[in-house]
Amino acid sequence: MDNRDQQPPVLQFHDVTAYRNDTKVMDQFSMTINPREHTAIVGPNGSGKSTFIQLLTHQLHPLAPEGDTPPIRVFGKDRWIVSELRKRIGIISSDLESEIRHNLNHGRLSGSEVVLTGFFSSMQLFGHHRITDAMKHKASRTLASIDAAHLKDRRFNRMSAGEARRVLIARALVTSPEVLVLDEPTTALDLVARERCLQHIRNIARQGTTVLIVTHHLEEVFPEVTNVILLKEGRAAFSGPKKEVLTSDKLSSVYDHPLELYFRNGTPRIELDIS
Ligand SMILES: Nc1ncnc2c1ncn2[C@@H]1O[C@H](COP(=O)(O)OP(=O)(O)OP(=O)(O)O)[C@@H](O)[C@H]1O
Repeated sequence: MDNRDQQPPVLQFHDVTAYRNDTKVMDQFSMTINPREHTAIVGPNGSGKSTFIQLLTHQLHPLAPEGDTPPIRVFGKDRWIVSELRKRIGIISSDLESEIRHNLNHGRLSGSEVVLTGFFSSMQLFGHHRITDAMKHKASRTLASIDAAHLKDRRFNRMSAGEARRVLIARALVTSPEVLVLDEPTTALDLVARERCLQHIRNIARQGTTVLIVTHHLEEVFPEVTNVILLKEGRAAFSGPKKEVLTSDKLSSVYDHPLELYFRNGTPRIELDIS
């Protein structure tokens, strides 16, 4: 029997409502992601994708629930020590990238040192961090596993966007997280780097890490994605199996524009007429 049946969902949002200043930015949003249910959250500009990531990273907090059900549960629990949670969920986002770049400008960390910061959920390596040989080996192995061994000694703040993204993927993977959350992972990457990055993500998904991708680029909805949530105005307009949710009609309704959806090699593509 698949022991996934006994595992709690990796992520549950129950009627999550959140405000930024006086604006309601998430409106009774509910979803459940089970282990190895690779999921894409897709939506137009302003639909609430960044809000979702900020709720996950505790940069934003949901309103207190009306009933007893906690609004957000991760691995079945609603209370977590954030540093512990960060080891079980790897998150890669542009916000994180700029935060690390900013912090590292003074630290001059190399690619492998950036990966090592993943063990401590920190933006820097500090004197009190005890770096073991096992950690160093794991950092090297993780970089090699995503074809980034050559970035080991390169300074992070001298890397291109694609190289930096790969190092951050290794940083997120170094603790062997059960879940990898990717916020528009291929933004700023060139054509080849984008395909390579998606190939790495597909391999990670195939190896058993649950991948959650938040994006408005449909080409990032890689073939292994099983479930899709279409966001509109802070609500889940449609959610369920990819084949049922990713249709021309549903996308047209969410984007308020007629769209033709088709699949090529398992990847969704759209045609739209702007006239
Ligand atoms: N600081 C803020 N105060 C009030 N409203 C905000 C603030 N930041 C964002 N919003 C609003 O919250 C809603 C959701 O924004 P969010 O950034 O989550 O969307 P998004 O799907 O990530 O958009 P994009 O694709 O453009 O990045 C939008 O209507 C936006 O105008």
